[in-house]
Amino acid sequence: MRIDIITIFPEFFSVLDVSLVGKARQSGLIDLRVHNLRDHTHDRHHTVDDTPYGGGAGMVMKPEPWGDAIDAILTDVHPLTEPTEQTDATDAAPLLIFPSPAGELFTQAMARELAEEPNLIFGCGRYEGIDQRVFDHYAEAGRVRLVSLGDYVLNGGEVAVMAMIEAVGRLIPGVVGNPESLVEESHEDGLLEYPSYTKPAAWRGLEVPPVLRSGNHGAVAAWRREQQLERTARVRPDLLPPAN
Ligand SMILES: Nc1cc(-c2ccc3ccn(Cc4ccccn4)c3c2)[nH]n1
Repeated sequence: MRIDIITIFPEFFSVLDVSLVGKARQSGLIDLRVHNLRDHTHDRHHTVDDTPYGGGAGMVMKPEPWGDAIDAILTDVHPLTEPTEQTDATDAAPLLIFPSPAGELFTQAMARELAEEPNLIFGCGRYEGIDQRVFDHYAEAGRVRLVSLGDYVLNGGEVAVMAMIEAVGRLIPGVVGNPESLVEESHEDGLLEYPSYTKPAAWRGLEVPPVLRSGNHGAVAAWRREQQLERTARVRPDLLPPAN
């Protein structure tokens, strides 16, 4: 998978040189490139923002630098073409993803969808956001998704993109050493994960649930499922499957 990130803070993503994503980059599983939006400005001050039409507080990111930056990546990856019935995922237009408070909620299901894409382009907005015409222009020719991490407001898209790259990257085959560990975790089966324990058997007067030390795999599986359902009902009832 190739991942391109456009940001005015490229140094923000230097942390992606380490940990799992860093190893995946070194092994070639992920080809990650970070682009400085200011490299696509043409004035002395490398201006990327201006005052909002219609008034209001704050500044809006100008469309021209975004257009130049995205076009440069698309030309490098491949031109935006409307995927036709002849093309498959390998030929589909790169997916453009913009974090936004007004976006669709990012979920594990979306992470799984994105992990199937050959090319992802993440656009990190700042200020009060990006001129709407950037989204409209590329939505005409290709695929654009505005994505929110949750119902709270960040100062820009970088933290959201970091989270999405981690959530997507770990689903790419070969990135996580033991793919088994991806199966039984929160949200993978739609429920929150069960509580985990390791040695010692007793710690500060707290015992590991005896069933987990019983060696009875059926009883352990049943206990874990019950814990998932109880924890989900208590903490995230919205995730419970509808009662049939
Ligand atoms: N789940 C999310 C996503 C964001 C997000 C994503 C991108 C940008 C670019 C700028 N801002 C600041 C800002 C503040 C106020 C209204 C609009 N935007 C962003 C915030 N916040 N929360």
